[in-house]
Amino acid sequence: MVATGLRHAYQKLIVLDLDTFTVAPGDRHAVIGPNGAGKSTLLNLLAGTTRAQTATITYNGQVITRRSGAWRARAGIGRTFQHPAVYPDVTVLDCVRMGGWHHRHHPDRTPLEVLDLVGLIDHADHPAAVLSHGHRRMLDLAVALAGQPRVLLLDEPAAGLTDTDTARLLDILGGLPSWMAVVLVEHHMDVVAALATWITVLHHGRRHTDGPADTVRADPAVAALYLGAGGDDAAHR
Ligand SMILES: Nc1ncnc2c1ncn2[C@@H]1O[C@H](COP(=O)(O)OP(=O)(O)OP(=O)(O)O)[C@@H](O)[C@H]1O
Repeated sequence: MVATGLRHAYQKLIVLDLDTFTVAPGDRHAVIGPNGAGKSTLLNLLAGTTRAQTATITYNGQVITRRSGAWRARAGIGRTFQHPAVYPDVTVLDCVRMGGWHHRHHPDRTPLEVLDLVGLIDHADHPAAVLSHGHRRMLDLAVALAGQPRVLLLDEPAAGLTDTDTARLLDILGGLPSWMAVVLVEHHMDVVAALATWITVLHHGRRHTDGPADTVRADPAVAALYLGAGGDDAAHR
């Protein structure tokens, strides 16, 4: 997946300005940065949730810039949301079935197996609305995994999780197939450290730094960026 000309503005406020962002099989690419840096905007443009203003996005050699999020999900670009929404009356199991409906004849995992993986098997028949915040997040991940994505875009998957759920999340993400590409937007640096091999740091919508994860995490300029940002953001580190 190659995105070029990723410039995005709300009114006159430019919130993202990247020349290019590429996603290749096997990537474990974290995108970090202070609040408002443009991380979710980037993910939303790649996922098709936000319509591109200037970007050109290709996937498997095909231009998909005008393709909807649903089309991209069917094509193998899965995502989770910073604020997962659920259909309140739909059961947890049916949510996962919907996530994988286009693979229903040859799924890698059945919906029940996906629910077992994310620790929600005991909630299969419950309406999604009764799930706790952390369990909604795990359901969101289950829905994305049920679609058997080749590119998985994760928007703060560890936000608000208990330590137990975070450990489970790390197990799940660590066990994803090596050919799958993962782009991870995350504030929890322990999760980034456990998963990412490459980090891009965004600041005011621009690329502040990028490089191998160990190098970027040790970069004093990156630490200073967060200290400068202060607030809740810095508290996660
Ligand atoms: N729908 C919108 N309308 C107007 N401004 C928006 C909208 N969505 C995002 N923004 C603004 O765009 C900027 C980038 O937001 P974005 O959510 O991409 O940042 P982020 O890096 O994901 O932040 P956070 O870590 O807080 O989630 C912010 O200043 C935000 O207020």
